[in-house]
Amino acid sequence: MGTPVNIIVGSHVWVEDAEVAWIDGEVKEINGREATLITSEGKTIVVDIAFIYPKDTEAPPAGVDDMTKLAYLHEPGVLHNLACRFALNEIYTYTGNILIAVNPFRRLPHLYDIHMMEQYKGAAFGELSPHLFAVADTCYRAMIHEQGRQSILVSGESGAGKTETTKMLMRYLAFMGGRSSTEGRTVEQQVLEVSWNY
Ligand SMILES: Nc1ncnc2c1ncn2[C@@H]1O[C@H](COP(=O)(O)OP(=O)(O)OP(=O)(O)O)[C@@H](O)[C@H]1O
Repeated sequence: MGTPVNIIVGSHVWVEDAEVAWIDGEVKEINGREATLITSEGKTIVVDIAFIYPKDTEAPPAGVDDMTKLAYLHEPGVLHNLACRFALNEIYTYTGNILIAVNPFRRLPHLYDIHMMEQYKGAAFGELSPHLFAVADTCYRAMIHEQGRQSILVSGESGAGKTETTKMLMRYLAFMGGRSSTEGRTVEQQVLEVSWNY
C-alpha cells in the first residue's frame, strides 16, 4: 500500500498498471479516498489513494548508482531507477553493499574484459561504478587480509543471470589469484575446477 499522507493535489505519483507495471501521473483531484490522476500518457484515471506512491520529481534522469540515495525506496521508485540505468546500458546498481544486476540478454564484452578487471583490482568498494568485479575484489581482499572464508550469495529467478554472474565472479578470482600456486596447481586451475549448486 502507498503512503497517502504525502499525496495532495499536484503531487506526482506512481500507480500500478496491468501492462507496464507502474505508470506515473499527477494528482488533479482528491475526493475522500479517491484520487483522480492524469497519467503521463494523458489518460484520466481514478484510483484509491492507498494504492498510489509518491514520485521523486528531482531524481536524476540517468538514475542513481546506489538505491540508498533514492528519496523513496518503494517498488516503483526502485524499478524506475533500474530502468533509467538500463536504458544507458548500466546493468549494475548498488543498494548499499548489495549488487543488483539486470540481465541485458545480449553480450556486453567491454564490461568483463581484462582492462575492467585491472580497474577494479584493489579499488575501494563504491569508488567505481557498480560492478560484480567490485564485489569479487572486496571478497578476495577480505579473504587475503582476514585469512577467512568468504561467501557471495547470487540470487534471482530462473534465467535472471546467476550462472553468467557466477562465471564472471570466478573469472575475476582466477585473474586475481592466477599466479600463485598450491600443491602444483595454480589458483586459476583450482577456481576453474570448482563446481557449484543452486
Ligand atoms: N551479464 C550478462 N551478459 C549477457 N548476457 C547475460 C548476462 N547474464 C545473463 N545473460 C543471458 O541470460 C541467459 C540466462 O542466464 P543464466 O543462465 O545465467 O540464468 P540463471 O539465473 O542461471 O538461470 P537458471 O536458474 O534457469 O539456471 C544467459 O544464457 C545469457 O544469454
